[in-house]
Amino acid sequence: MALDKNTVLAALKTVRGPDLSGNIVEDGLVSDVFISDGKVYFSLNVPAERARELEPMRQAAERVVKAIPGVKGALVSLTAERKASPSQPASRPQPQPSAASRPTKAGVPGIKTIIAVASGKGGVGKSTTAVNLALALKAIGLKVGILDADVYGPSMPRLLGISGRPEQIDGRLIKPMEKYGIKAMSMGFLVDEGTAMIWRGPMVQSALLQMLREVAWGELDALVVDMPPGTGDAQLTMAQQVPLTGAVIVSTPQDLALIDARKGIAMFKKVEVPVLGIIENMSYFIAPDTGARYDIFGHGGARKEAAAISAPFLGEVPLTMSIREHSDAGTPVVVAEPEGPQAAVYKEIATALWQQIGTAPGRQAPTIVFE
Ligand SMILES: Nc1ncnc2c1ncn2[C@@H]1O[C@H](COP(=O)(O)OP(=O)(O)OP(=O)(O)O)[C@@H](O)[C@H]1O
Repeated sequence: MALDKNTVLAALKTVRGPDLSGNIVEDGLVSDVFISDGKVYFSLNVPAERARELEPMRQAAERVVKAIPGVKGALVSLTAERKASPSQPASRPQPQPSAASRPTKAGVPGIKTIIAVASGKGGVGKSTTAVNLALALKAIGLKVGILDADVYGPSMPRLLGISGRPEQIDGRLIKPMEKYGIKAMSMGFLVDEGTAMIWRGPMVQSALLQMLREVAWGELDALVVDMPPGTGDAQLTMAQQVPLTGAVIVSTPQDLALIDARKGIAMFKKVEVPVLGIIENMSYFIAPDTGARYDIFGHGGARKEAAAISAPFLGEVPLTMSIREHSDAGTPVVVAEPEGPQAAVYKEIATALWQQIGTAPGRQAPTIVFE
């Protein structure tokens, strides 16, 4: 039987709706279904406030589709209903603090700039963006490190395909791991995957500061910090105690993610960390066989949001199977397909970001060397 939309919808009818009554097709949650080269793409439209709780439903939908004979892969994303939310007014643009008004924080010797990559909510592709951005900064000629500050759910070992433990040098400093020409440090290198870690605020703070200051990073032009999602202890520690050059906010185009992104931006502004820009991830969809572009996920929301809050817009990353598959395999797309269109997108974003850092108040323009 040929794989078509009806086959997919029939399989999806076996997935219960959010309140365990009916099914996701009849409840009207399933977007247009797109099939290309045996791979199936669609989104499930859910109320913004229930997105986190409905992640298992998304997984169930992905599972049943993957089980259909002939399906080579499935990419299912949750999208939030686009409705005006009067209870969540847009935050007012605030003036960027000047370098002079920022409190001085002890720098890290050898590290020229520290860039936090953050998102207001989980699952928007922050870690994927952080790792590809770090590799793209390397590709434009910079010395780069990446610090995985997500002590609750470290993802750098998987994303960079690194196993093993870092060595200690001089009995005090830890030597960072190295892969694809960038240095990397993550709590995931120090504890076994799956080890339950219960972190309280002060522990998070000291773990992060150790990973920053007690690691032999050497000379770096940029240290990219993959922040945990949200606006909790880790963000505050980083933002308050670490001399961040600035923050990059990753968001998907949907309202829900944008509302959360706004909270993240507000937090950085409150602690006087400049927002270097916004990246829209999963912005549009590229059909793998024809290369045609589809705006099925509400493309453009982050660009509008950036304009509304006077933050620079750094670029749009498409939703593609190759980004996900390479991430899962530990070979991020920027190194797996360095001449491909996705690597080009990340390199453009890296260049825009580096220019942005150069023009941030009180900073000297760094030079970019193209290899
Ligand atoms: N542009 C993209 N195209 C396709 N898949 C993507 C893209 N960006 C991220 N993904 C996939 O989406 C999933 C979530 O990405 P990722 O782990 O980077 O998100 P996150 O925001 O860091 O999540 P968490 O909150 O769990 O740390 C992963 O399976 C990843 O491979």
